[in-house]
Amino acid sequence: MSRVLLSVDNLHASYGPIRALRGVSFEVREGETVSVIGANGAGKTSLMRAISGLLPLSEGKASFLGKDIRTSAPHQLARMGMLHVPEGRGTLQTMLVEENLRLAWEIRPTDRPFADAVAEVYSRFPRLQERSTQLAGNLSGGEQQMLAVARAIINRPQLLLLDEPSMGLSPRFTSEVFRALRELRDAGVSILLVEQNVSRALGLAHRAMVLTHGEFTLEGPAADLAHDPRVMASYMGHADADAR
Ligand SMILES: Nc1ncnc2c1ncn2[C@@H]1O[C@H](COP(=O)(O)OP(=O)(O)OP(=O)(O)O)[C@@H](O)[C@H]1O
Repeated sequence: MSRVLLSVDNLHASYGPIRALRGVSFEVREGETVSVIGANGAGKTSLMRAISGLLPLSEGKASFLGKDIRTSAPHQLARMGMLHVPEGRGTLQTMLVEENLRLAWEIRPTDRPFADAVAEVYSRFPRLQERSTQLAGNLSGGEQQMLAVARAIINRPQLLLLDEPSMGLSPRFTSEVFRALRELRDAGVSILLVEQNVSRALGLAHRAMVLTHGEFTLEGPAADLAHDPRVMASYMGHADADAR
């Protein structure tokens, strides 16, 4: 079996009285793509934020390559190879596309020159090369999502955390972003994806979990869940009755 990159054990997190995560446990191994699906408010973004150290844990533990995330700043985790593409994309709107890529490259010092790293990124996203001297803020929604993913992959991360990459995108742009994610998956990059678009998320992943009110109510191979009627039921609020 391949080695464990991310280990999450009994994670709890709250916003004051609101319990967003209630005892979530799972692992992501090298080379795996794992999707977390769930309705609005299920806790998907909170899970990503907790794993990348942006939301304090009230209980439980998460570690990346054996290092406890509670004792690591988000930029340290990024340097170790865990990159988070947040919901809403997080690109620097008033900087050029290529400046966005250069700043991302500078986060994780490696021997690879920027010219080589950016050429690899442009080969995956030719559209970004065409737009390299434009302000990121002037890109379309799909292009901004591509730039956000490009910023995350420029240093060949070991684990990519992706929060709702299809959010706000037209079907055409969603397809383009998912085509790029398939290529990354096939190149062996490990991906943890949270996504409301069930068919896209299950089409990409090896394994998936359904998050309902901060707990996993269903998990298994993505190909099996794609045909499981309990997945859709969980989106309609019937998960507790149907999935256990
Ligand atoms: N900053 C916040 N302050 C208070 N409550 C919050 C905050 N962010 C999220 N919540 C609450 O925590 C719960 C989980 O929210 P979260 O955003 O993680 O869900 P989600 O599955 O990502 O939803 P969506 O798909 O709508 O983004 C919800 O009840 C939400 O209202």
